[in-house]
Amino acid sequence: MQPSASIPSSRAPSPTNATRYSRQASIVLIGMRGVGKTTLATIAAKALGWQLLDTDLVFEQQYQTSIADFVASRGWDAFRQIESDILHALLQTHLTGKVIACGGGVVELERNRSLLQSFRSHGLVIHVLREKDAVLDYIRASTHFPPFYHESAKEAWDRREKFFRDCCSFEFVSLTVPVPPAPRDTLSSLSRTIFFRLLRFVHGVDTNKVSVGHRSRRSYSLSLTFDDVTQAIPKIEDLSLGIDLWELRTDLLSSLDPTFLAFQIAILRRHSPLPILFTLRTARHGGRFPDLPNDETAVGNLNSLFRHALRLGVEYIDLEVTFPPSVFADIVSLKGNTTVIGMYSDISGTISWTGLQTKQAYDKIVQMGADIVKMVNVARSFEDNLSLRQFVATVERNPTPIMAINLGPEATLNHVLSPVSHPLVPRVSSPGQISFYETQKILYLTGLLPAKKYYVFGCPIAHSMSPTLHNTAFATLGLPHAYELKETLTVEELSEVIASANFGGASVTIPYKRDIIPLLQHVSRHAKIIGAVNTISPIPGGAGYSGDNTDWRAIKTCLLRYLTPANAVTSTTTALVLGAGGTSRATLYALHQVGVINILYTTARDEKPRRSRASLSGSIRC
Ligand SMILES: Nc1ncnc2c1ncn2[C@@H]1O[C@H](COP(=O)(O)OP(=O)(O)O)[C@@H](O)[C@H]1O
Ligand SMILES: O=C(O)C1=C[C@@H](OP(=O)(O)O)[C@@H](O)[C@H](O)C1
Repeated sequence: MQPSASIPSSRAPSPTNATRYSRQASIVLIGMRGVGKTTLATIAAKALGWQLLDTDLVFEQQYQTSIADFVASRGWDAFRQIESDILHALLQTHLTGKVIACGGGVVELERNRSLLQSFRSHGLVIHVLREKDAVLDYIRASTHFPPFYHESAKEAWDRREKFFRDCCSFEFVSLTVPVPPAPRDTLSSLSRTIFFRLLRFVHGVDTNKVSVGHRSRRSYSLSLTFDDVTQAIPKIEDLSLGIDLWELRTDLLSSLDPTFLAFQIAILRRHSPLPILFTLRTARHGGRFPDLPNDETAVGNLNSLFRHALRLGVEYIDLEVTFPPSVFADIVSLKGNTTVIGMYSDISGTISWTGLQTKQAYDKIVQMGADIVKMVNVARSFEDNLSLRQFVATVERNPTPIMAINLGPEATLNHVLSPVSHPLVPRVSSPGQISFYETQKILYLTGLLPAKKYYVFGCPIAHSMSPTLHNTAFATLGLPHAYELKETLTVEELSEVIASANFGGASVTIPYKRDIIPLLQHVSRHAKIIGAVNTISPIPGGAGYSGDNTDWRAIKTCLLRYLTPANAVTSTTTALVLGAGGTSRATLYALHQVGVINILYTTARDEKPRRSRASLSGSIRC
């Protein structure tokens, strides 16, 4: 799948790990009647510029009759045979470049299930789900479906769910959008965005990973210790402050039923763009999942659970090193773009960080194919933290990142995905865990987080809300920084401020969005095209200053938020931009990004709006 203006990108950088699916491979959607296969297929086909094929439509075109009439006169068996031949032909002929929506009953025949299973070795088979009650209501209200055979729609749903799961490579929950039915191709920008997020992940276009490679940057995960993540949703904004990743502690959830898990992930995704870590903590490591008896059924169930996590497209999976080697190996071999964290822990606190056993455990996890090694011990004294640092120093230059954690009141702070807690979660996920706010305070007090000064540069700026916004954010996050107004009459006066040792960064506003550029050593691609910079920050390592433009992103986000099916951007959509300065240039760029091609702008001197011409370094023609 090509990145395109219609598929918004998520926050994190693209991956380095291997992608299992070619971006050209056809996408097949399966799932119960009415879940939204045709809706999503239409949206995906349009965005990808691919042809949409629908087994129901192919049938109706070939037989020139509705399925309901055909079934009424010739019966279900005759329909199923023809449907199977259609599926066979479509899957054989269209290996690439097509979106194929299947009828809800394709999984009824064993032959079709095998066809789908062999197709998924190279193409994508996505099982679409939606809230059962909403779909059953839709099926009951609809008159165009033939009746089910000896069973209710609900019974068919329950019977088929396992078949869909056995045949798919990924599972997508298209949560019901609470609006009156909209035309298919414009159902909701929300469903679209979340569906494309899965496709971008699968194709490796954007795997939404936390950047853990830079030693200068710490990252944090928050364990959602709720028994149902819906309880977290009203507090999600507070919970996500400072956080890079959600850890879903599935052992604490009220159920491990695959459909329940699929909805838990979907609900979290609808409310937050942060990546998700799927963790199942066993009792021996302080969790609620019972320690595994060594029998085949228990091992099989554990394996199925983690395979299901892969099917849901979670960005991270935590595997305990004490899991059966067959489970570890199976998940590593199927992981695609999911990152596997291999976890070794000793909550009894008998292991020494400097002992040979710890290094051997580390080497074993790397050998088993984990992408990140997580090692957990208990700090009995402050010296244990120094031993942890010593151990980390011996392995931190290795390509596999390490999360080394000491639990307990003497615990220290880790660089990679530090697990933190929050006053609003029901319980800490491990003893001695502190909040993100507290970690920042400790880092400051121990000299690891120097206080910086931030500014807004411009003139006149007395009215600016930026200091209030930023200082509130610093105070809420426990950061020691300060943000001030810096009103100057010339841009040259800013050089001195930028050069001071505690300069953390600045916002730039009128009249310096263009004039600041000569003071910078690097300017982002977007800012170059726009020809204006509104944010500057020091380049790590003292290599000068970098400029970016965030105005266009904010404007684009606002535009997308308020686009509805009724006012979608079309070739006749016209925008009027008031002004022609730095921010107006960012506005032109944002409008271009959302597909508006007719743009008028005015300047203070204009009597009537002018039509915008090729500008912005020649990249936009209006
Ligand atoms: N996420 C959703 N929220 C609300 N309504 C939806 C959603 N997805 C689909 N629908 C509606 O449900 C109905 C069935 O959708 P459709 O795509 O035809 O399902 P399928 O192809 O799986 O039978 C349509 O009226 C569609 O607009
Ligand atoms: O569930 C089923 O058995 C059927 C689902 C329908 O397709 P959709 O799922 O695309 O509505 C259609 O193939 C036919 O009415 C049979």
